[in-house]
Amino acid sequence: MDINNTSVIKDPIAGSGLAASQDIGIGDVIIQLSSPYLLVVEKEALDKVCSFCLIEASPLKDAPPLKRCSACKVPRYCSSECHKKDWLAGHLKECPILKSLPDIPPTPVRALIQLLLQHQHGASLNPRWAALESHVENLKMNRKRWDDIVLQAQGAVAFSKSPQDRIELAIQVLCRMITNAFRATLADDTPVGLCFEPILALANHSCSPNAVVVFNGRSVALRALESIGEGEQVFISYITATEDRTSRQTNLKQRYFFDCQCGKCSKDESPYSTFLRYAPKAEGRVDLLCNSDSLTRNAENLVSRYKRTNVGGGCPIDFSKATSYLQQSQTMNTYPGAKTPVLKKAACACEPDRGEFALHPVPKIMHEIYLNYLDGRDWLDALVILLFLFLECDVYNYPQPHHPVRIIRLISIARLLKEISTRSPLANKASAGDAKLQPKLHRAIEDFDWINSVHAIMILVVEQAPKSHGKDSIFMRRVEAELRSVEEAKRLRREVGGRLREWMTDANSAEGKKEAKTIMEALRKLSECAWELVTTTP
Ligand SMILES: C[S@@+](CC[C@H](N)C(=O)[O-])C[C@H]1O[C@@H](n2cnc3c(N)ncnc32)[C@H](O)[C@@H]1O
Repeated sequence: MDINNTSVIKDPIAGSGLAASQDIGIGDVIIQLSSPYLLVVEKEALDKVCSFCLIEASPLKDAPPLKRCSACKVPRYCSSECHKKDWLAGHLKECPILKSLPDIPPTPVRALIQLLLQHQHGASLNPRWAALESHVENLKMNRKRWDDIVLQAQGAVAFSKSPQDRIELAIQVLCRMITNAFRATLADDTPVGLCFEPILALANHSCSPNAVVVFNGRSVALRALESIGEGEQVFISYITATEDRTSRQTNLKQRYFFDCQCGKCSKDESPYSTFLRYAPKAEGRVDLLCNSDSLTRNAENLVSRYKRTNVGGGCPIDFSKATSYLQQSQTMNTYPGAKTPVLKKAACACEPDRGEFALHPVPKIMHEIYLNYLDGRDWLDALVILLFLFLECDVYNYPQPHHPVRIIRLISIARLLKEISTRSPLANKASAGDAKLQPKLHRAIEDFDWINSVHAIMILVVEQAPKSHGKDSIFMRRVEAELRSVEEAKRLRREVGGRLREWMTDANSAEGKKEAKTIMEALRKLSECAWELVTTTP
């Protein structure tokens, strides 16, 4: 069922915007649309998701594959029902065009073709999105970009066999898409397509947003990250939260043509100050892993040091060396593992002794190192870095415990723990067995309880996911199934499993809480090995 708890307002700086039309609680749906106005699956994702419902194809060998449209061979569907719905929603007109083309057009052109084929307003804009910001004049100022826009519009008009006088209209539509469309994603944030939805497009940006857009298959929702009072403006973030002010401002200016004046930008707030402004409170079981009191104490210490050393303004740490190593790694055209030494140099240049790990570019460097370990199937090292990213970076950059980014990170932690539980933890590790090289890590994994850790983390995900993804979402069904499978795998370890199950039913059960606390403590110890890992191995 579609929901809209907003009304359109005029913001003195940002133009139109959305405000809550009633009080909205943390994690509640602000807007929910079962089928956005336009959804186009991008070329790279056509094999991965159904082109209508956007549900991922099962990776299992005996699962039925997605079936291509037999005429144009472009979209793939999970069922004949989805094929039929997509046909009626517009593929009927698009199919013969795609069939006649030698290749699949770029996603924005394909989206534009679909809009032109549906267009029933002659040479004028569709009134549903005519008032949206288009930035035509700003876009015109960049000659190369403008030439590209005109070329794409001409292509879409020709392919859709629209009358030649529709080129101006096509340009206007494309400019609106550039400013207002966003990427459609799977529940784990993997991008799969382009979404253009005039209602959601009205949400303005803040670098410390109070709402977030989350997909559930084809359905899309705007969910509250914080409680939002009636009349208060709803903000989402258009960019990555972990970037520093300079890169945030540059990206927003280049793509959206505005200077961000949000609280975080105007005061050049560090993530630690933003975190304190959010005033974190103990929220459920997840507080055993990332305790709000100790996070607050750490943030207060770092902020006061930041104030003392930040005499001339700007960031007190010189990240220029780290940034140049990071850039060097990005230009290396080699297999990913070969980048690890350069990325480690970048990490070492980040003044790790200061402990300000949430500051850009530390999260980016550590994320790249994590991806390289994953690529090398080095599960243990990948897990250590992932825990570090969660406990030292995410908790400050995404201060809400139910933020979708944090929930996705938690589920990745659980999956890695599960992977390791099926083998010896040191299998595939380059420095396996070398206790001298990484004594801390070797101590941390000595009595580590892998499978019960998976269970404990899954309990946290199940607790928070109704607020991040919705209690009836596909994501929620999947994590509940994963939790059941872990519980079954644990039959041999009844005692601990039983106590964790108690903790799941009653967050205050003394025995259960004690068990969970031991597990969370061990996970934190693993995370503390990240720096040893980065600095001691080549
Ligand atoms: C997706 S639209 C949002 C709706 C838009 N305000 C409108 O009137 O159509 C994005 C555009 O809104 C404006 N905008 C969004 N957030 C802003 C902010 N925090 N400050 C200034 N302008 C903003 C910019 O012009 C940006 O390109």
